[in-house]
Amino acid sequence: MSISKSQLGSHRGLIIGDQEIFGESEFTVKDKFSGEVIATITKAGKKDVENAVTEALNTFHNDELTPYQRYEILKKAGELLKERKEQVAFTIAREVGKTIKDARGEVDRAIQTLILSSEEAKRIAGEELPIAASPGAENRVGFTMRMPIGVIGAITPFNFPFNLACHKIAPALAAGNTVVWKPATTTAASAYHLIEILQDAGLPSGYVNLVCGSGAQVGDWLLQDERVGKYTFTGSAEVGRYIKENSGLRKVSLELGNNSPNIVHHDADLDLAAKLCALKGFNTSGQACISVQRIYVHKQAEEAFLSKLKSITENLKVGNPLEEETDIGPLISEGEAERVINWIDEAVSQGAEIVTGGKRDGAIVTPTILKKVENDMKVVCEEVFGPVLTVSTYEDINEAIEAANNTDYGLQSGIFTTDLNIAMKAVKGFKTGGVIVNDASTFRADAMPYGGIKNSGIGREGPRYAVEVLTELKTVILNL
Ligand SMILES: NC(=O)c1ccc[n+]([C@@H]2O[C@H](COP(=O)([O-])OP(=O)(O)OC[C@H]3O[C@@H](n4cnc5c(N)ncnc54)[C@H](O)[C@@H]3O)[C@@H](O)[C@H]2O)c1
Ligand SMILES: O=C[C@H](O)CS(=O)(=O)O
Repeated sequence: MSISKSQLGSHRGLIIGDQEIFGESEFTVKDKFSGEVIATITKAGKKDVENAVTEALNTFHNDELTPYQRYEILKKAGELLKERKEQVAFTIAREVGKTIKDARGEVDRAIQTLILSSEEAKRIAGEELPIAASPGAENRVGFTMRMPIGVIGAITPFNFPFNLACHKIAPALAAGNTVVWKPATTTAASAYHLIEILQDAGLPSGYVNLVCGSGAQVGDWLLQDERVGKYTFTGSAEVGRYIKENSGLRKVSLELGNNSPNIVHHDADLDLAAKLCALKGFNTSGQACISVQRIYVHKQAEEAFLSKLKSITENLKVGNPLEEETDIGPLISEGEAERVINWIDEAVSQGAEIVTGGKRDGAIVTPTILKKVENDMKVVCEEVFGPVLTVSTYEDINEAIEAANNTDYGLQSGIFTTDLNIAMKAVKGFKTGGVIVNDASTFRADAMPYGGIKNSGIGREGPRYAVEVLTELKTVILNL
């Protein structure tokens, strides 16, 4: 690769092979707090997407990287990211509108994702098959091999633009694939940091190709190209469904939305529960797919829990994401903030009560707690993707688990309790891909298997698990 170093604020092109391709049609990425343009990026045309896939396919066919080289490159990328942490966090904070503290946290996690993926490059292996006792299997030895798929189409969302891209690209490379990546347009600036880090870490050109532009066009062109062997998508359930329906017999991994339930039992450490529900529910202004959204608190603990939750929430500092003390910044757009406020207002008109928050200033929504909510209110049954917590009460734990499961989503859930039996009842009862005990549903360590059931998706991420779904199992039988 011989791509010039990015100076955000300047024009950037598409990254196809060793070229940075500029075109006439462009879009801008803005600072979500100040509105300042931080990057102007070329929009890919259909031909560009085709060329990117061709480049990725040719690179795959001529792949010259050994697993050990992939390990070295990804490890080096993790080290370079550590050195460039502040610069990358600054771009993420501005393009998403998340606080600089949260952006640094995202970079720390991305370092882990790159390093974990580098380790996986050394471990890709099949297994010996126990076929000896099968009729006709005399003198045969069977084993499996894990083969790369080819070109992976990676489509990523706006909210964790850097780490979620690392979760797709790094395991795909570790497994020997090549990638065509389409990031979300609103947060496409940080993509250039990742491209440059991979380049500086020694990744040859053609392994990761970047095509930018709208999902409806660029994403769809990528979807239509049958040379792409697999799509790995993170985003909304609506687009996930579209991708599944339009990818034919090709494979897909889908990481989709959630309206995460969290149960607070009467025996829980209420200080811990209130703190984690507030901090993790409002992190990135609630724009995380595992953000605490629906809280079910035992009737006996309602008053104490709500008062702690309210007090922590009202102490959060809302404002400029680049200031160190800020806890909550704007949503991704004013339109999204309006939608969130409309949902709050609608819930109130249906009988909900605002405990705190419920105000909007431009793209900022004040952290909001609602009580007296019903399951058919949008703030409960849909994914809010904003800084809104709903609090309902229960008297019987079975009732709480049933209410928590009364949703089309199933990504992660949380329970706070000091009773091991209650915890295990919830672990078994929650219909979600992951259950977090004595932490909020928002907990994610990048090494763990992560993904949902029901409308929350198909497949698991976390480098070790992503490598499994980014490879094909080949069965080999030797007749000796
Ligand atoms: N489960 C997870 O790991 C996870 C992580 C982050 C976000 N999310 C979910 O993502 C959503 C928010 O992110 P978003 O608004 O960026 O999601 P989105 O679905 O609107 O967009 C995600 C990506 O898909 C692209 N896209 C849109 N239409 C497309 C099409 N027709 N064909 C191909 N690509 C298309 C977009 O341009 C973007 O790059 C929320 O629902 C959130 O829960 C899930
Ligand atoms: O938005 C959903 C993300 O998966 C949350 S996280 O970045 O993985 O914690």
